[in-house]
Amino acid sequence: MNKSNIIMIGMPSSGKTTVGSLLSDKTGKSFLDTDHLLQSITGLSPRDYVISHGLEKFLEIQEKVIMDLSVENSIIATGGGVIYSKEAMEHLKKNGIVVYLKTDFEILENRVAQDRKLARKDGKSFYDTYLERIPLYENYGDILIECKEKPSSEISEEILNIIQSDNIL
Ligand SMILES: Nc1ncnc2c1ncn2[C@@H]1O[C@H](COP(=O)(O)OP(=O)(O)OP(=O)(O)O)[C@@H](O)[C@H]1O
Ligand SMILES: O=C(O)C1=C[C@@H](O)[C@@H](O)[C@H](O)C1
Ligand SMILES: [Mg+2]
Repeated sequence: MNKSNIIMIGMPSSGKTTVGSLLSDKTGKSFLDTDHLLQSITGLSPRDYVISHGLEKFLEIQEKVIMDLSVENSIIATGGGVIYSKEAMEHLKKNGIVVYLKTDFEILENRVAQDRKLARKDGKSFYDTYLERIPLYENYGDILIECKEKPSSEISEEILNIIQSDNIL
């Protein structure tokens, strides 16, 4: 891989897949989603993988899927828990610009399904998970987008403007 990729990180339901796919349309770069990749490799959705094999194994296989990635000129939407792997994040950062979609908790809470299986330990609330992850997303993101209530098309334009005006890619 070289640094021609754009990588989307953020909380579940922050819009990584939606905005990433719009960015792919606008830039002509290919789109891939590590959740979809994991599903095509294991035959299980992330949710079903966590149910069948547990959280630890899910994080392990997710890390492997990312470490095996070797693409160029792509928009990569990641699974929300990718920030728990330092190795995977370092691999992604070496090969692209990492965009953190920062979304307010209240908005996420309204979007995310109540029965979601997140990469979180049993007993941890969605809010605990949010608080735990914010510093990790902020640390790994090269660009932070304040999503607020903006429509996904506006968010993708904002990312494009930053990347073009800063000559990042
Ligand atoms: N900016 C936005 N405004 C309104 N709704 C949005 C926005 N971005 C995403 N959504 C909606 O939120 C839901 C989750 O979006 P999406 O699947 O893109 O999130 P994600 O970050 O990829 O989540 P996951 O970590 O589960 O893969 C979808 O129904 C999508 O249409
Ligand atoms: O943020 C999370 O913990 C997750 C997000 C999804 O993208 C999936 O990777 C899975 O549902 C776990
Ligand atoms: Mg997604």
